[in-house]
Amino acid sequence: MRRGFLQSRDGLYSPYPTRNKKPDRDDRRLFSDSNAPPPTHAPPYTVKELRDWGKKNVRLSDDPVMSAKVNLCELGLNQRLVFRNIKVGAVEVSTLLDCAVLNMLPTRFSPPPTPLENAIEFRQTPNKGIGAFATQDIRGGVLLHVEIPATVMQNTMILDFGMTRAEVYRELLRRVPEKTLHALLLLKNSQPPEMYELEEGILRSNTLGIRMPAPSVPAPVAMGHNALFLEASRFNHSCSPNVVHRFDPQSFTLTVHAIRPIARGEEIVHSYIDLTSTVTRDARRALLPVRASDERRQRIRDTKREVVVAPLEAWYRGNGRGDLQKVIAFHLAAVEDMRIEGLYHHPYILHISMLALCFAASEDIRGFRSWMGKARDVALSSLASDAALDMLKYIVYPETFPSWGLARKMRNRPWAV
Ligand SMILES: C[S@@+](CC[C@H](N)C(=O)[O-])C[C@H]1O[C@@H](n2cnc3c(N)ncnc32)[C@H](O)[C@@H]1O
Repeated sequence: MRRGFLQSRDGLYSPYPTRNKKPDRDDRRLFSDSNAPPPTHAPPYTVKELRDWGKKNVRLSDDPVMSAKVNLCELGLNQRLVFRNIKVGAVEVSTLLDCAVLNMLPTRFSPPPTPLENAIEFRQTPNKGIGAFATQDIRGGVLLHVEIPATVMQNTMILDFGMTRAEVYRELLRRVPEKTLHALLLLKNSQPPEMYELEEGILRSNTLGIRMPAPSVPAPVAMGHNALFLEASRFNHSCSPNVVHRFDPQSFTLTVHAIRPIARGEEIVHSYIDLTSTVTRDARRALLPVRASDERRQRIRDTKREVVVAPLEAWYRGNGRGDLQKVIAFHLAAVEDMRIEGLYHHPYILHISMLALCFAASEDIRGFRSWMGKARDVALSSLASDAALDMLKYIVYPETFPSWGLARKMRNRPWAV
């Protein structure tokens, strides 16, 4: 006889062994261990076997390499998914999570951080549907959006517990509070209606991958999670994003930080893929003119400190006889590469410091203030507050900057030709 959800051989079975969390009365459990056909032989499975089995039972990544790594015995067959509404402050979040994951969530969520007030607005874009836009100039590093998800679900599930995938999605959304649900159903559905029902279409088009605490499994992708948001799901994608999002399980909120200064009116765009790990051509093929992008990235990768400082050093060694405009053009081109690719790591600050130096040397107040301002934004976002204070002093009193007027001074040296 098949055992019920809450019964084990020795009596009551609790899916919450480590804490005394009792399941809510309206929890619905999708335990797959009691009725899933066990694989006939031990893993590793061949890709084909996995695919065939997966077509019927599992929603795995379509990537065969990823799928091949999944050990279904450890993962899928022990899966204990529970529909459960979690209260985060006054907000109710509809979730479909594994019991083990539920156990790892804090019993009390910490208060979320406070974002910059009224930093973004949503409006129609010419070609991407609705998008988010900055309503004011935003400094790099600023927290501009905080949001509790409407739903969270594990993104791999075994579907042999008597519900179809469409029914699982429908159930997840049915559990969302009514007012939120109305708004969720207005989100963009980019999926072909003949393939997916509305709920699945909405979830597939709008969920963001988030990191939740999860037990270690052979293929972490199988313990990945997706979340649907009323607002953050309206952010459009760019491979050169100006914000990054991160999910904090302690407060159960998504936080969105600017990764560079954003001008008022600029669209807020994030990357649907993790650009730091997914820099392969394939991952970006559909999204960017790949060759130009590859070349830009190669140039950025090749940039060593010596390369960045070389043109200005050469100008200095040549007693200022070379063309400072060429040095400026070199740095502007590099900064433009980094802007397009959204890669603002180490050489970026070096380039903008060089630009500030060049403009100081040629006594160009506007250029100097603009680039010193950018350097200050970076210093502030990396909490280098002492450096930022000095920079502010130079922005206000440019002539106190050490290399101010260097070009003129070099020209006026008695040995200058
Ligand atoms: C998560 S939604 C983003 C919000 C959406 N624009 C809306 O109107 O609600 C994802 C959908 O937005 C559109 N989208 C997002 N980024 C895009 C981009 N860079 N270019 C074109 N369309 C984009 C696609 O239709 C995609 O399926």
